[in-house]
Amino acid sequence: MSIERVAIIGLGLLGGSVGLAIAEHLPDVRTTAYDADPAVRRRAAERGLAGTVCETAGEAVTGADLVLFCVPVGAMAQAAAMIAGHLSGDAIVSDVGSSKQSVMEALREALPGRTVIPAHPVAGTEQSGPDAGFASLFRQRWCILTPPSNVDPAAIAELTRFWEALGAKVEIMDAAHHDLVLAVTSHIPHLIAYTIVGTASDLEEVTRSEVIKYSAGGFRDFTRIAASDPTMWRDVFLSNRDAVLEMLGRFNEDLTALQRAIRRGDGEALFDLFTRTRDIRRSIVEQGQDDARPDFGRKDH
Ligand SMILES: NC(=O)C1=CN([C@@H]2O[C@H](COP(=O)(O)OP(=O)(O)OC[C@H]3O[C@@H](n4cnc5c(N)ncnc54)[C@H](O)[C@@H]3O)[C@@H](O)[C@H]2O)C=CC1
Ligand SMILES: O=C(O)C(=O)Cc1ccc(O)cc1
Repeated sequence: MSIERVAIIGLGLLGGSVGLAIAEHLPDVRTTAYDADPAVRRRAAERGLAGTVCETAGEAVTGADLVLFCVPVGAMAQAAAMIAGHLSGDAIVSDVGSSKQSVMEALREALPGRTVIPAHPVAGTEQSGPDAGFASLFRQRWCILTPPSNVDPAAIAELTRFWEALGAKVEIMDAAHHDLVLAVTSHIPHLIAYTIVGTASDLEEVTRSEVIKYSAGGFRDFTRIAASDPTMWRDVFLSNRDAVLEMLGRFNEDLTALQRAIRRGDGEALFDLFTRTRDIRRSIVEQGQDDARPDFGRKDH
């Protein structure tokens, strides 16, 4: 089977970017789409995020070879239930959610016996909604597939080719492992950003206005991340609870060790850590994964 029709459920940053990327890279593939919000459907049609924006989810998935859920992870189960009676027998069901174990369970429960291959394109911005998407979002970015062990390898190969056509690099991973890795590389960094910006906003008024006035690079970077969508991130933390709590435990221990080093005037401990962390940054830049590269095609750069 080859993918000739893709149904996109959810037309925000991710769904819109998938639609635009398909139009650019796979012009022969037809796209149909649905969003629960009528205002989003209207705007998506105006921007041409999909070939046809449908009035129901059932209509959007009828005849589709691939159905991609691009909704907050807490809405996956409900979105999947809406299409259960309309899906073609051999359609591949996938998603773009930021956590994978709970999404895999939700999709498999709502769509028993279907080919479900959860996926996570590790590509995004702090923006959301139908105006946020852009065709180059996935270029040179990882897309992690977390197929259950009984899935037909031909379907995995098909989905791999689809994401590669949109410019992504594909990696296959166990869903539980994905959730642990992403807890430390994405979910906890967002939690830290929400915390530090929240701490600043709790300061008394004079200090808070100084924080805004003198915000240097570090704090400004945190405010960008802390502007990310509240619904999406609430769902990520609730759905990836165990992995986030595990990594947060380690983080708290390391933070306490740093606090102790500062209190004791242990400059060597601080210097050693800061040297190790600089090496990590250097290897990320060497591997070409630095977001700030000018050719990355991000709208906010
Ligand atoms: N924002 C980011 O940077 C990234 C997000 N993701 C994942 O992608 C998914 C979508 O995120 P965004 O596109 O950023 O969110 P978004 O907020 O821009 O778009 C989500 C859309 O889903 C719609 N929706 C909600 N419930 C629905 C339902 N039951 N049926 C149909 N439509 C429904 C909303 O109306 C909204 O338009 C999330 O699961 C998120 O974890 C993955 C990678 C990056
Ligand atoms: O904007 C940023 O810095 C991000 O980290 C974007 C992002 C958000 C969620 C994901 O699951 C993947 C990427």
